[in-house]
Amino acid sequence: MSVRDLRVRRGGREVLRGVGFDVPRGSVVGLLGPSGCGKTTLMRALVGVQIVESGTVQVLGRPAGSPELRRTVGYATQSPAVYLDLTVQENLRYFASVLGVPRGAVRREVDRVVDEVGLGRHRDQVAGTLSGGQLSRASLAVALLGAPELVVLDEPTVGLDPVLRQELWHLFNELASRGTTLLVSSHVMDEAGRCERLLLMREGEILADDTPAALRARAGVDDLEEVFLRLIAGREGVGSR
Ligand SMILES: Nc1ncnc2c1ncn2[C@@H]1O[C@H](COP(=O)(O)OP(=O)(O)OP(=O)(O)O)[C@@H](O)[C@H]1O
Repeated sequence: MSVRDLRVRRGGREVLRGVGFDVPRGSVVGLLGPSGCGKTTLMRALVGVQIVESGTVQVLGRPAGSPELRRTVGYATQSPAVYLDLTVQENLRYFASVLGVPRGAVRREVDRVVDEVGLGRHRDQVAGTLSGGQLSRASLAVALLGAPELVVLDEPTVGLDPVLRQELWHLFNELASRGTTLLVSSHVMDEAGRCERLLLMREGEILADDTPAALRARAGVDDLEEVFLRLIAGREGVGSR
């Protein structure tokens, strides 16, 4: 994935101001930054649902939003995107058919993603009766249908307890080890340390793009929360790229 000089305006304001970075295949990249800095807008541009003013966004070698990418890019938004009056399983069957998963493979595919997100016991439960964390895992399961090559996840662990968060990060790393690329936004700093690379945004710009270890070294502190506070405050003299 490569992004060059990406500019996006929303509501008359420039919310992405010349963003550029590369994400290698088969890695987990964390996207971090204060509320309103443009993380969701950037993710929308990557999956091709955001009108951009200028710049280029290449995903798996094609322009973002290309029809060929429909089945190879999975996206889970912050708000759950499942039908509340259908069960978990019915939702997944429906989205599998929309994605063009062959009929004979739907059951296997649904079983796989239900297991991956740990919703086995809730597969026959109507989505509207799931807890918040279960609902967001149901959305995550939809994003994983069809084994996409790129998975873009907007705060997938919000509302989850530490055990579930750990399990999901384990899953993300396992998917990456099988060659999937994951871009995951988060507010939780202990999650940032689990990523291979981190993109730190502030006010529509990329402030830092590096490994957690390099960022710790640059800021001169171990605690990632403190690293980010220092970088965001500009006390380390780190300019945008
Ligand atoms: N439709 C819109 N019209 C006007 N401004 C918008 C619109 N959508 C988003 N914005 C503004 O664009 C900026 C970036 O929003 P975005 O949702 O990308 O931020 P974010 O980093 O994902 O925030 P959070 O972490 O709070 O979800 C914000 O200042 C937001 O208010």
